[in-house]
Amino acid sequence: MIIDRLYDEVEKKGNVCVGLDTSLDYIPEKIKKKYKDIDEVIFQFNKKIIDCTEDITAIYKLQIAYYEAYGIRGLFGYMKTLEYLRGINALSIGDVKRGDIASTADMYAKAHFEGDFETDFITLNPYMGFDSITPYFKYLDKGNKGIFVLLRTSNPGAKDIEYLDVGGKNLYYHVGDKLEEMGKKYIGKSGYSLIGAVVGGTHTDEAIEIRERYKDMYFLIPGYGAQGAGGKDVSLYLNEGNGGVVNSSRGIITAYKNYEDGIKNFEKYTREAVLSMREDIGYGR
Ligand SMILES: O=C(O)c1cc(=O)[nH]c(=O)n1[C@@H]1O[C@H](COP(=O)(O)O)[C@@H](O)[C@H]1O
Repeated sequence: MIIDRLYDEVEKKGNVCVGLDTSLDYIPEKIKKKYKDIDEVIFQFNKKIIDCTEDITAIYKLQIAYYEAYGIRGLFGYMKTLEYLRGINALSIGDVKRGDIASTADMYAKAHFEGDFETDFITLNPYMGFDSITPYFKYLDKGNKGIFVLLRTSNPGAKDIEYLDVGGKNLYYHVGDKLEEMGKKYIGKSGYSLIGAVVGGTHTDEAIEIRERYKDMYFLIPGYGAQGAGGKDVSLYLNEGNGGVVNSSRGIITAYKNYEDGIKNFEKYTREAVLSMREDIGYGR
């Protein structure tokens, strides 16, 4: 099962999920001048990051908005990056955060689990109801695709709705309890389910309870670095060093900008950002 592959990647390489949130503003002029089309500019930048981090990165996450923002060419860049990751046998998350009525969800599932935008995992938004999630299950049945469903997000606005007290428990617990129950059908040899959850590393209240309550769920943990979460915060959501991947996007792909010789030594500084994050989370301790 794909979740077991992710589990093994984390054992071998650590918990870092590199976020390829590739804004053109992050790309050195040199690359922009060298390639004529935007898709190639985006792809070549991503390829540079992937090539210098692949042996220390568990999985790559592409936030699709950064590609959609550049229209068709941007989406070609998205497609090429996913193709490249597949070609080197690296895992990917399409961060698409979909949520819609079942018939539309069927088409979203086809769009992101097959064809040009095929990826190993996608992110979903469950707050429209569980009939917006179940249409993806026919892909989970085959074992080679997985989902990360928003549970308690990293943004300050998580408190507006997700934390609401509903019948004596926070809304996100209602979501999590149902996901854990639905996920029982999809548990791999690692002990984790193909139905995982997104938990923001920026909120640490009840992190230990969330980790203990959802034993089967693998976590995608964003919020590290640019949003303020540190290694100690995010590791509360891990289970003996596994059970979750921690995403950092800006913190890694713009790391080179912090140095005067950053463009010249792009690979070195990008790699260092992943290595220091991995250590901060506790890998190897
Ligand atoms: O689903 C996500 O990945 C996600 C959920 C969440 O609660 N918070 C969150 O920041 N994300 C994504 O994680 C990434 C965070 O980017 P950085 O703040 O630059 O590391 C972005 O792609 C966000 O869209």
